[in-house]
Amino acid sequence: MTAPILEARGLCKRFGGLLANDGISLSIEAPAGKVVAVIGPNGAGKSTLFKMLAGFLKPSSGQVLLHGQDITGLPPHRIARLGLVRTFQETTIFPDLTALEHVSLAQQLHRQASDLAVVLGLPRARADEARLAGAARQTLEFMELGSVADVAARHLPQGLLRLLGMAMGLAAQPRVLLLDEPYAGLNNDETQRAVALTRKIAASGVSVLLVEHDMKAVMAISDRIHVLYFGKKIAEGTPQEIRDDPHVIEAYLGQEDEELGL
Ligand SMILES: Nc1ncnc2c1ncn2[C@@H]1O[C@H](COP(=O)(O)OP(=O)(O)OP(=O)(O)O)[C@@H](O)[C@H]1O
Repeated sequence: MTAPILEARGLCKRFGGLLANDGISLSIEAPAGKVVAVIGPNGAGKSTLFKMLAGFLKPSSGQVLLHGQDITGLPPHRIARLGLVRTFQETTIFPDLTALEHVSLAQQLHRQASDLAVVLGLPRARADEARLAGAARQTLEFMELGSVADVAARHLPQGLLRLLGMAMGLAAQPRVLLLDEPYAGLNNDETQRAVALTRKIAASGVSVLLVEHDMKAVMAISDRIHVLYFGKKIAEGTPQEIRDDPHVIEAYLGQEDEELGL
C-alpha cells in the first residue's frame, strides 16, 4: 500500500492552558491532485494545524508525515524542499518588486546550483539562471498573470496579489500546496477566478490543502473536508456529507460571519 501524500497523526498543540489542537489526524491519500479543505468556526485551531504541518510551529505531540517520511518539527525551508509549501501571504510581498521578480525570488528556495557556484559565475549556475528565468515566466503564465509580469506589486489589485502569492508557492515546485484563506477579502469575480486557478493547480498534479471560511467556495472545490471545532476534529467527508452532518450544523449554528451554504 502506498503511503498517504500527507498525514497528520494525533497532532496536539498546547498554548499554556489552551489545547488549540487536540489529537488532530488527517490524511491526503493518493492519487495526487486532490483539493482537501479544513474548515471550522473562528478559533477552532485551523491556522495552528497549518503552521504545524508546514513547520512554523512545533507540535506538543503527534507526527506529520510527507510521503511516509517523518517531517515533524523540521524547519519550514526543509519541509518546503521536501515538497510541502505554504503560500506566501500579502505580508511577504514587496511593493516595488514586479510580479516576475516575486516569483523569481520564491524560486531561490529551489535553485539547484550552490550559492558558491552562483557567486563564482560557474557555467552550471549560469545555465540554472536561464532555466529559472524561463520557469518563472511559465509559472506566471500558468496562473494567468503573464500580462502583469513586469508590473510592480503596488499596482496590482488584491485579487491578483492573492494569485501572485499562489504563483510564488508554485515556484517552489511543491507536491502539496497549503493555502491559508486563499479567498478571504476577495470579491465575487476574484473568488471565482481564484477558485478556477486552484482547480487548475490541483489538475496539474499538486495536492492542495486549504483553510477557508468561504463555504460556497469550499463546497464547490473540495474533494474532501475536515471540520475542526474547539481544537478537535468533529467530522470528515465529502462536501455533501459535511453539509448533512448534524455535528457540523450544530457547530456552525449561531455563527454570524460564516454559513455552511445549506
Ligand atoms: N501563539 C499563540 N499563543 C496563544 N494562543 C494561541 C496562539 N495561536 C493561536 N492561539 C489560540 O489557539 C486557538 C486556535 O487558534 P487558531 O488561530 O489556530 O484558530 P483558527 O481556526 O485558525 O481561527 P480563525 O478562523 O479565526 O483564523 C485560539 O483560541 C487562539 O487564540
